[in-house]
Amino acid sequence: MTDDPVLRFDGVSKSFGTVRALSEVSAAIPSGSVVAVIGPNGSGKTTLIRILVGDLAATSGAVSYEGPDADRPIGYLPQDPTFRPGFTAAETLSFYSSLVDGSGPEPLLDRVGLGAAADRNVEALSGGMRQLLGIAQATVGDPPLVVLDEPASGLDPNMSANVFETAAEMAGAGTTVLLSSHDMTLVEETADSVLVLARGTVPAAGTVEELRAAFDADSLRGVLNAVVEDTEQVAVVGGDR
Ligand SMILES: Nc1ncnc2c1ncn2[C@@H]1O[C@H](COP(=O)(O)OP(=O)(O)OP(=O)(O)O)[C@@H](O)[C@H]1O
Repeated sequence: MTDDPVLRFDGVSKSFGTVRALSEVSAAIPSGSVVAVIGPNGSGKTTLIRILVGDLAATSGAVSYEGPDADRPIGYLPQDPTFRPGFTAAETLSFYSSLVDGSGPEPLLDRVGLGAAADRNVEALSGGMRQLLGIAQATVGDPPLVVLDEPASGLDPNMSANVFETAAEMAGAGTTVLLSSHDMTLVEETADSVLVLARGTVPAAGTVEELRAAFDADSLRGVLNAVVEDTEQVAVVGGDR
């Protein structure tokens, strides 16, 4: 991990009609680290991620990529990855590779434990296996920043742990991994830093130790509960809903 950010959010806000999904979010993502975005359902995690990968335009504010030059600066696993039917897992990755660096699919499949399913059609993969293929797709071309929206969703406990271990290994090799998750135990074990989202704002951010100390909590779940309680308190005081 270095102090140089790979990405910055500067006052990012997003509204969908009358729903304000994000309000003035500012943050810097340090390179070579695992950064977790946590928060209750509907707090704005996917919206923030979609804006940072360029899938959605912010209503106001800016996101700037400040990492190294690369053919593919940011790799992305969407919340519901879809693949072209009729292709095998290996062909799917070869297709994405052909758009970037033309490397073979085998190391990508092995990294996520899908080597044995290389020749299986994507529509014959289980939900969890499709999720793993999506993670492999996000790492095609070795982008300096890999963004994974709920990568452990649909995976069994061993595979979830495997995905977080892979994220940590990638960060150890210099890749920045930004992921959202509801698995507080795995985030606590793996993340170098955490952004807590609540009602479209980032009321707390830091290392797990910093957050536990700041909220006098003995776990990340305790931190999240305290943050959400505080945010709801403000909402009631402000009469915002
Ligand atoms: N395309 C959209 N149109 C209208 N409202 C939207 C749209 N996308 C998101 N929202 C709203 O923005 C808010 C934030 O949603 P978002 O999906 O970013 O939350 P999240 O933290 O990722 O939730 P979850 O943990 O359930 O995946 C919610 O109120 C949601 O209903």
